[in-house]
Amino acid sequence: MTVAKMKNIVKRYGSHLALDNVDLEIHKGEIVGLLGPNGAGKTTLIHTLAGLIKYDSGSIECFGQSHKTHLQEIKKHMGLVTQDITIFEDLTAEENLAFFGGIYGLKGAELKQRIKETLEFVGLSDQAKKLPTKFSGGMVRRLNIAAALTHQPKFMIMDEPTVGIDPQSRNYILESVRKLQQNGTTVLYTTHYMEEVQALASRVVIIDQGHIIAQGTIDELVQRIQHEEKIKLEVGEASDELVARLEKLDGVKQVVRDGARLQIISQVGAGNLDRALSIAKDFGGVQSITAEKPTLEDVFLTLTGKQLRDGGDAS
Ligand SMILES: Nc1ncnc2c1ncn2[C@@H]1O[C@H](COP(=O)(O)OP(=O)(O)OP(=O)(O)O)[C@@H](O)[C@H]1O
Repeated sequence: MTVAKMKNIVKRYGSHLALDNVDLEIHKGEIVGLLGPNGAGKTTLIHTLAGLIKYDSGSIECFGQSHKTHLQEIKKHMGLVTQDITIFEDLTAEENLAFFGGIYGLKGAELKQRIKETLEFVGLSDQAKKLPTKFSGGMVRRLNIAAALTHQPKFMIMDEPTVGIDPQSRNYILESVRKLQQNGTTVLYTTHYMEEVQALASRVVIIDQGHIIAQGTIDELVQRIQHEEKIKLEVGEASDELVARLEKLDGVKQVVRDGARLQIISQVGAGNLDRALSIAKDFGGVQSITAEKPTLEDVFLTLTGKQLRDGGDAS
């Protein structure tokens, strides 16, 4: 069953084309990982789907109903966890959830019960009466998620819910997302952390410059580049000239520099390991060289030409 369907969605900010004919279908029970470099259009896509911003053309259906005619009804069954924290600092954890539950028409005993269950779900039951100003960053993030969950949405949209938090809270959130899926909730999840996608996603969608450039299971995406290998090279001096010479080798698709480390995506069997080694010897020597099978990170790199996070630490 289709939970959400975007067809030929175009969204412009002035003259900037942020979504360029996006087609996306999300099925019941999936966790879809939405990946893209900075500025690719992830937040725009999510906010469009959640009905927060208007699109210029195309159509969106959620739960079989059109955004154009049934947006208010659709919103009742959606939860949106935004990148920015939306909870109120001067309300306690349970007052925050009462506010957000109230927006969705919950009241009385039902609201109380939902608040209790939701705080339990995110592991904040013992913090119900406390103000978020007393919380750690991870606890604030968990309350931010709880605020989008109190009304038990069928479709949960999460925009980088683990940014800037400690590993323990992060694991807690990942575990909660898995539990949501087990309870039948469909999830669309954006992140810059490849390992989160690998741990959670049933399907991955890669977006770049407003286009969806690939989608499929992790295995399907890795299959697409199985004819490629990744050569990792550490050199004395990773100069522009060295990069240019490596880029000119037959079969080389990408050369990415991170300090003295270089990653070369090359066609398997092109013999570029030996060639790279001999070229690099002219540039201050080689500290190490290895060839590896590509990972999802490399799929991303090959398709977008960029690493998932700035600074090359995409572990
Ligand atoms: N309100 C706005 N007005 C003008 N341009 C915008 C606006 N919001 C986003 N953009 C531009 O649209 C493009 C897509 O932005 P968006 O925030 O959707 O990307 P993103 O993939 O979520 O990026 P990030 O990973 O950095 O959060 C970017 O070039 C951005 O600068």
